Amino acid sequence: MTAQAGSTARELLRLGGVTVRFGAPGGRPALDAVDLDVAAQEIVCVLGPSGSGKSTLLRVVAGLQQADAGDVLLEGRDQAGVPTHRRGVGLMFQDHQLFPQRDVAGNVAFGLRMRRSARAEQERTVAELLDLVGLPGAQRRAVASLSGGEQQRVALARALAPRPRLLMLDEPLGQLDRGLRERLVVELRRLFRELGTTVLAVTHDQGEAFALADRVVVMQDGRIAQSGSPLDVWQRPATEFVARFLGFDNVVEATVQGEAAVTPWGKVPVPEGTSDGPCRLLVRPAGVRLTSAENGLPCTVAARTFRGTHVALLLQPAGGPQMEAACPLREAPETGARVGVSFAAEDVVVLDASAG
Ligand SMILES: Nc1ncnc2c1ncn2[C@@H]1O[C@H](COP(=O)(O)OP(=O)(O)OP(=O)(O)O)[C@@H](O)[C@H]1O
Repeated sequence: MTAQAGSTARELLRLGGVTVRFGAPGGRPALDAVDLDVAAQEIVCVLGPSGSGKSTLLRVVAGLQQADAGDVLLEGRDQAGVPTHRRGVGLMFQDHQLFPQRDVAGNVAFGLRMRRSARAEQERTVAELLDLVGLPGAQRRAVASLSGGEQQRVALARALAPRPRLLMLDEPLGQLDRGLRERLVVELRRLFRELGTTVLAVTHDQGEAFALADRVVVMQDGRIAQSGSPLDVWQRPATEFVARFLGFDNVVEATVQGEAAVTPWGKVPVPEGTSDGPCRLLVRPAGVRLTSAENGLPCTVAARTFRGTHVALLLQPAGGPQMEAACPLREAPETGARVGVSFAAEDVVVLDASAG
């Protein structure tokens, strides 16, 4: 299928079979036949470990990296040979590289000056954007006098100023402390909604991706391992790789027989409609339920970690690997306690054995 086939007007960006190789032709490509559509006004966050190809993906879309194969289409038009400054995309990288010798207005107006917009229009746009990013009246401030979070907002206003049809963010909040990141991510989502901006962002921080995105794309070794709504991906990781990347480690060999699977932890109920046969099974920590020591699978509490909203328990059964349980604060047993465990089918996920 060619990249153009089946394209609809709502699609702003379409990647079809995009491959990028660095180094020897036989080696593993940095991007391996990637297909990805982004709809107009959609916020897509690409998530993945270091080296999985996230930045390369952005660079290809921006025209900063040539693809060895495949197509990049923006609003249905093939971008082969179109230079970065003619693609109508905005870029904001982690080291936001503001111009230190220019004040805030000089930075935000950069793209508008390049376009030779009239001075009055530049001033109006700069004022509007500074309001939007929560820095009203900051035009004449020196960049060096701003905090990290304020500089990030200026960088964002600068990227938005030329009204790009697609805004691309590379680890947009990477260097900020957690509290500020959590606040900014909420503001960013509201801002993008208000402006109707289409966003393709990459991050290795899952919290950031899940809070910002309409759709999360998880990358593994230059390929897309899973794409779906944050809730979807969180509740139903498709492969063992995605499950472990999201921090779910309760994964075991299993053989499904009807309504349950035989596992090293004994019988575990599986969701309705699961096919019989061998598979890898994930039990999300919320689905590991504590019962009295006499009932269920006997386990010893090997460790407990306070997580703010719950306690994460590491449980050691008599046989089989350790497993994690999420337990309400008040009910969490002490380390060394003997407990029983049962499993809730709604938190059991059969993983795709063909990948990851
Ligand atoms: N210019 C380059 N020359 C050679 N190899 C490169 C180049 N850029 C990227 N790579 C390789 O391509 C692969 C993908 O890199 P990329 O930077 O896209 O990953 P990433 O997911 O963005 O990683 P990170 O989270 O660390 O930024 C890596 O193996 C990397 O070493």
